[in-house]
Amino acid sequence: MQQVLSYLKPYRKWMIIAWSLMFIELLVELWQPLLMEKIIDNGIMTKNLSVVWTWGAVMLGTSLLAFASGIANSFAAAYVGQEYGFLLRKHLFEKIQSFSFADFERFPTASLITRMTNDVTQIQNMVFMSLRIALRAPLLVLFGVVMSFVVHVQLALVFAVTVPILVAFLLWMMTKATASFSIVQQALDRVNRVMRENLAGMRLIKAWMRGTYEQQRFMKANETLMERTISALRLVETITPVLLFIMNMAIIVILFVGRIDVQLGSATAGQVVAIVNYTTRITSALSMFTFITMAFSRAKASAGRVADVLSVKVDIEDDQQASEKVSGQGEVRFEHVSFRYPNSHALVLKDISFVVHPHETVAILGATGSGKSSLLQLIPRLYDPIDGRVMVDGVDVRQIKQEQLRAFIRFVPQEVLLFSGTIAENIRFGNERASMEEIIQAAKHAQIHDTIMKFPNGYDTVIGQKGVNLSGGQKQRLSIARALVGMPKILLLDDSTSALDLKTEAKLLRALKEYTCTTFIVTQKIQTAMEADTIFLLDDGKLLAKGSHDELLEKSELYRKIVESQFGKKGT
Ligand SMILES: Nc1ncnc2c1ncn2[C@@H]1O[C@H](COP(=O)(O)OP(=O)(O)OP(=O)(O)O)[C@@H](O)[C@H]1O
Repeated sequence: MQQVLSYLKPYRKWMIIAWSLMFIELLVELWQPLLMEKIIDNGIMTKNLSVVWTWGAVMLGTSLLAFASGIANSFAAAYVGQEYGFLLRKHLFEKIQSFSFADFERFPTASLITRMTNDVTQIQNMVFMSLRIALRAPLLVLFGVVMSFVVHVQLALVFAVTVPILVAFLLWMMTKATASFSIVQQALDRVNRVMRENLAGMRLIKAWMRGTYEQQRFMKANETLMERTISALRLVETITPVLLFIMNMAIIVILFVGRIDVQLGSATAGQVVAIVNYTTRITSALSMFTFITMAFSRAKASAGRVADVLSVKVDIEDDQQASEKVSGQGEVRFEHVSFRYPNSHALVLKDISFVVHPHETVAILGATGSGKSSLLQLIPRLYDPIDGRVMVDGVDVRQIKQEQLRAFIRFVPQEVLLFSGTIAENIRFGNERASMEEIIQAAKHAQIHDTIMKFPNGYDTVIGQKGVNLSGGQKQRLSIARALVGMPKILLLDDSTSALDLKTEAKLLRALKEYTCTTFIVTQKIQTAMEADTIFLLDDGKLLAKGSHDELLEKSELYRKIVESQFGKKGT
C-alpha cells in the first residue's frame, strides 16, 4: 500500500487544501448541536426570540460555509484522484514495458490489464474517499464523542460502551472484506482472460464450432465473479444494520436517562437534544464506514496487486558498466551456452558454442522443440543464458546497453504480429525515420511490393487487427519488410518464410544478400537451408553438427535422413 500511495507526493498541496476544506465542514458539523442547545435552552425555553434569530442566523451562515467547503472539497478530491490514477497507470505502463519475457510469464496478460485498469480505479476511488469522507467520518465520530462529554458527561457515557464495540467490529469486518475483495479481483482476472482468449481465437472458435463451449467457459467465469462479488458485498452490507441497531439503542438509552435527568434538573432539554443530535451525526458517520470499508478493502487488495507489478525486479537490466560502444559489424559468438526458461527445469540449450562471422548466413535446422527459437532469442538478449556467454562483436551481450544492442538487430518472430494501421505504418515500425522510398525498397526485397500495389490503396491500405485481411504468407513478408527497413546488422528470421512458396522464398533469400548483415534463418526446409553459408543442426538442445550442405551430407546421419525425407533417397 505504502509503495502505491507514494505516487501521491506531487499532489500534497491539493491534498492539504482538500483536507482543510473538509475540516471546515467537520467544525461546522460539530458546532451545530451546540448552537441547537443554545437556541433551545436560551431561546425557546426562555421565549427569547432574539437569541433564536441570532443563533439561527449563525447556524444558517455556518451551514452555507460547510456547503461551499463541501463542494470545493469534492473538486479538489476528484482532481487529486484523477491525476493520481493517471500517474499510477503511467508508472505501471512504464514498468510493464521494462519487463523481460521471463517477467511477462509471471503475470498473465489479462491480469496485467485488470491491474492497469480496474485495480487502479479502486485505488483512485479510495484516494477520493480519503479526501472526501474517509478522514471526516472517524474524526466526526471521535470529536462527536468528545463534544458529547463536553455537553453532558453522564449522558455521553453511553458512547464509552457503544463506540469501542463498533470500531472493533468495523476493523474486523475490514480485514475479512479485504480478503474477499482480493478474491473478487482474481475472479475479474479470469473473466478478462476468458474474454481475451475468446476474442483472439474467434476464427478458430467459429471454424471449429466451439461457440457453445466458449459460452459455457465465459458463463462459468462470469458466474464465479458474480458469486464472489455478492458474497463480498453481503459481508460489508451487514455493517449498516448492525451499526444502526446499536446506535438506535444508544439513542433510546440517552432519551430514557435524559428524561430522568431533565426531571431531576441535572440536565437541560437543550443538552439532551444536543447529545441526541451528536448521536445521529456519529451514526451517519459510522454508516459511511460501510462505503469506506468497501472502498478501502477493495483498494487494499488492488494496491497489493499493483505493488506486485511495480516491485518486480526486472531480471534483464542494463549493467551499470554496460558498454555503449559495439562496432556493429554483426559477429555472433556463443561460448558454452546453456539455457532453460525461468519457469522450467529442463535445459533447452546445452553447451552450445559457435562463431558466425559478419555478413554470413546461417540456417538453423532441427526437429520441433529442439531449441531453434530459443537460440535466436538469446542474441538480442530477450533471455539470459544460465551458463556460458553470448557475444556480439566480441562483447558479452550483458555488457551492452539493451537499446544499443537491439538497435542493430532485427528479430522476426515465428508468430507474426501486425498492428492496426496502414501497411506503410506497419513497415515503418521497423525504423520510424524511414522515408517512403526506403519503405518501398524494403517491401520489394521482402517480395511484398507487387502484392501491396495490387491493393486499391497500395501502401495506405489499412490492416485490420492483427492483419486479419492479409494471408499468412503476406503477413510474413510484411514482417520481414518491417525488419529490413531497419537496415539490421544482424537479422533473425524465426521460421518466417514457412508460408512462402519455394519460388518466392528463393527470390527473397537472393534479395537478402543485398543487405550486409549476419542472418540467422530458422527453417524446416532443406532447400532454404542450402542457400545459407553454414547450416546448424540442432537436436534436443545440442548443436549436433554444423557446416555446409555437402559437409553435413558427409558427416551427419540425421542430416542425411532429413534430406532423404524431403528430396528422396538421392539427396539433392
Ligand atoms: N516460454 C517458455 N517457457 C518454458 N518452456 C518453453 C518456453 N518456450 C519454449 N519452451 C520449451 O523449450 C523447448 C524449445 O523450444 P523452441 O521454441 O526453442 O523450439 P523450436 O526448435 O523453435 O521449435 P519449433 O520448431 O516447434 O518452433 C521446447 O521443449 C519448449 O517446450
